[in-house]
Amino acid sequence: MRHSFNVDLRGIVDLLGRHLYPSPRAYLRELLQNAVDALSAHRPAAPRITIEPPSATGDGTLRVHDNGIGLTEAQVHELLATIGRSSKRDELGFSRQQFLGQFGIGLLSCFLVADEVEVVTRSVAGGETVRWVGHSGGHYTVETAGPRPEPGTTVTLRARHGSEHWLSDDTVLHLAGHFGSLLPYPVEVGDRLVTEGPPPWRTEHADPRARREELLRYAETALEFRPFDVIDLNVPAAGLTGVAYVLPTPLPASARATHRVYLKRMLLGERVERLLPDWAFFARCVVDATELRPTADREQLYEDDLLAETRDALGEQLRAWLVRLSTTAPARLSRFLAVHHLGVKALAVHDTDMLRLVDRWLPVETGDGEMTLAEFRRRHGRIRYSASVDEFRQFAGVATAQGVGLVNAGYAYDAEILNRLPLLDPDIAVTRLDPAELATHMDPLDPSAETAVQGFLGHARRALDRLGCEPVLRAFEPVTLPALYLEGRAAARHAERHAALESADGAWADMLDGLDEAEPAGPTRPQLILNHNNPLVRRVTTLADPLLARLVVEAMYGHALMQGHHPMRPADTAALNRSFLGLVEWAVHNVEDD
Ligand SMILES: Nc1ncnc2c1ncn2[C@@H]1O[C@H](COP(=O)(O)OP(=O)(O)OP(=O)(O)O)[C@@H](O)[C@H]1O
Repeated sequence: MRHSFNVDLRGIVDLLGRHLYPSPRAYLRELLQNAVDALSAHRPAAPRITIEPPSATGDGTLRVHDNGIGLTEAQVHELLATIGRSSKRDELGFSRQQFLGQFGIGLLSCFLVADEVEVVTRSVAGGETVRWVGHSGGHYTVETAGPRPEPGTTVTLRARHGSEHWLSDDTVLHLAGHFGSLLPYPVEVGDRLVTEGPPPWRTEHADPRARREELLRYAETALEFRPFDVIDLNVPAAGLTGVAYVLPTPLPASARATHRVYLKRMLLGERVERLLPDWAFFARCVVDATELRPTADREQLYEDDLLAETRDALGEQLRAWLVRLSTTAPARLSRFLAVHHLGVKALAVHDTDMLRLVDRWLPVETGDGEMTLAEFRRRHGRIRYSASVDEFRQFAGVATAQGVGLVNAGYAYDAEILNRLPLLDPDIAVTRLDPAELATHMDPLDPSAETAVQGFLGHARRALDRLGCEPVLRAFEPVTLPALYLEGRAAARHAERHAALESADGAWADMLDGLDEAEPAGPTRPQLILNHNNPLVRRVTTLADPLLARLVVEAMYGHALMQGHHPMRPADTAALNRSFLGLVEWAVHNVEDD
């Protein structure tokens, strides 16, 4: 035997209110949506939707009239008696294109604010005027009513106790304007027209400048900012038209780009996400689409293939705008990049046109000052970069003094972008700076000086050996720098492996031991490069007292470590303490002797 479910309406309404609709205000959108659909199904000569707020009805109720298609008595029984029944789907259950509704639950949302909902309707197909009254308790009545002068429908809500404010004149006027200002049929609340005609990007203008000015003004009133620029959007597959406004200031990193989206000219939401690709966080869109689908709560766009295609197409249109800007208005592009470089850099990681744009127009920090990558390439013919801001600060001056061009690639996407530059210029070599390499650009001492410092180098080697470091004497710029601590990548890798081997045992240690081939080339110990051009270092190399020489070397080692922001191991701190106290003692001792 077949039975039908009995549904407890209060439970369903509670579910809608708590989990589906973020606010009871959805009721007015659903009523507007039904009225629009009724007009789209019939299209009378003078379509209109009239909302009578409580001040007009005089009895505290809210009434929504439309002169749309209306319902016959049979349809009332069929459609309004069954939750989930909708006239807006085809035989296969797909939503039909011209309608906003599809789920067959919209009318239920009225019970979020009302205990009683009355529908008085007369169909264009003829028949009598029918009155359906639904109660939140779960029952309804249907009867014939006095004849309506013309086909259409009037929905009357009597506010639930405590929900009166949702039906008040002010709230209704606000909500009708909020959701319905762009609707294709005139909507009046009392005697106030809330519809504003076609979307601003679809109004005709003989003069493109006047159109642009109007669109900018729209952003100022509707979005509350004066955009940097406005870009027309058009995706026929989604029936989408609209505009993207370029933000005049960067979004905070934590903020998500959101957009104002209309579906068939009914507001879906002002904070709709995922309309644009992630990289396009510099734009805020206002669009209307006929083919995109809403989520069930009608607050966001439903993620499907069409939305993904639309996102790609919109991304392409923003990208084309950027390319256009670079060829027609480079000064404006520079201003844009100063604000939104992060988005463009993110794009350049995958897109060769954007890479070209970044190369030509985006200034980067280099050892020679700020300049574009194109300019830097012209000067140096090859690119070395530091992968962290700290490393760049530490080596930029020294590198430049040795004629080594260094780019700061310490910020997001920098290194990826640099490594893609050979796509634009196959002759360019891009390498990450290996600090050890800097020493190879420094001049060795001439043979007589080399011989003269051998004694001192012996002392220095003994002092630094237990710290795992190698002293080297070179003549380099700037003369003011006495010593430079360089830990090349081979040395860093060596130290890591050594530490790993110490703490590993058995098979794991054997495995680590077998990884020798992967070691980068270069010295396997960090180096303390002492600058023979520096007058103090020169005097130090002539010290006769081995103890004093070792104290000085340890002091220079500690100082160089600190200057380079290198971490200090316990042995380093001990060496620094020892040298400091030793030098103080030596100084005091000498003063006493005097
Ligand atoms: N103003 C109206 N004029 C004519 N028919 C209406 C009107 N309001 C509701 N209906 C009929 O009642 C049915 C159910 O309405 P309801 O709002 O519950 O669902 P829906 O609009 O079909 O879908 P959704 O849940 O997406 O809003 C509609 O499919 C429509 O046939």
